[in-house]
Amino acid sequence: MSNQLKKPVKVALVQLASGTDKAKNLLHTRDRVLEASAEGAKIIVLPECFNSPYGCSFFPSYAETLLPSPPTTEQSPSFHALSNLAVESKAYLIGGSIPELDTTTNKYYNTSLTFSPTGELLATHRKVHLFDIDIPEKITFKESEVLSSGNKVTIVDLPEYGKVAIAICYDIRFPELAMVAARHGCFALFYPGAFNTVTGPLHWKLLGQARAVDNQIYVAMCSPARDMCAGYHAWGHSLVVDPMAKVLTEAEESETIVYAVMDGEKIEETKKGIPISAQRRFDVYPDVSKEGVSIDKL
Ligand SMILES: NC(=O)CCC(=O)C(=O)O
Repeated sequence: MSNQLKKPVKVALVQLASGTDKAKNLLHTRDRVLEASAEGAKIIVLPECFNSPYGCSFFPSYAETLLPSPPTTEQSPSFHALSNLAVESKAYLIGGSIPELDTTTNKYYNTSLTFSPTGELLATHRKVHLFDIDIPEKITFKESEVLSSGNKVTIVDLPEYGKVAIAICYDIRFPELAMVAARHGCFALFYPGAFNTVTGPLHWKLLGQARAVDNQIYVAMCSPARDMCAGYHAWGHSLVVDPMAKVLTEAEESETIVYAVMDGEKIEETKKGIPISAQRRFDVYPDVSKEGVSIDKL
């Protein structure tokens, strides 16, 4: 299946600085998204936990209820803010993520919502791989103490451009998920994320380039800005990588917006020059995109 991008598209990654006041964060998000839209961005991306601090102790108190959809404004102010902002900005808005409480099961999720320029909800991705790591004396984090995991690969069709996949942060460490999305025709993988200052320097860019070179498509990773007063120090460095694994743009750690143009010709040129799609040996190893894959594809 081809990874078709129908026409070039300008993408903006909004590396937001958010605080503890959700209402304030939502207003600030609006300013920055409208700024990206004024610069001509047609796909705008926000970071993981874009309107709250990131941390297990914060998930329950910031959680919103998304089901049944659409939720009321009381159940999910972020849903409505993002939907309205997609309309105002006339762009596809990949709304980072928010903590979600599913009241039917009483389970919490780390959930990303994507809206069309008409404000329609196109996709919901619940983080599939929870961030549970323990590097002694450096960082211990256990999302699974509070959160439950999602159970599908999320592929969204953006009618003017083509298909993209949405996943969240730690999901990028799992090449299978990216491979499944790429083999279902996505031209880009979008990861709202919040790496940290221990793993970020070694792995953030490397993983972005790895997923791009594995799949010969674009990868975009959008982080919160670093806040040294917060309990969790995000790595920042939001970036876009092209299908040859070249970093097209990369932020530092403070609040900013970075832009890149994704172009279908670059995907085709890369695939033509290094034709790995036609050289795979499914007689030697299995095609992970074929069997028992759980996909949400609109
Ligand atoms: N929020 C996350 O999933 C963080 C992932 C991370 O930092 C990593 O090293 O992986």
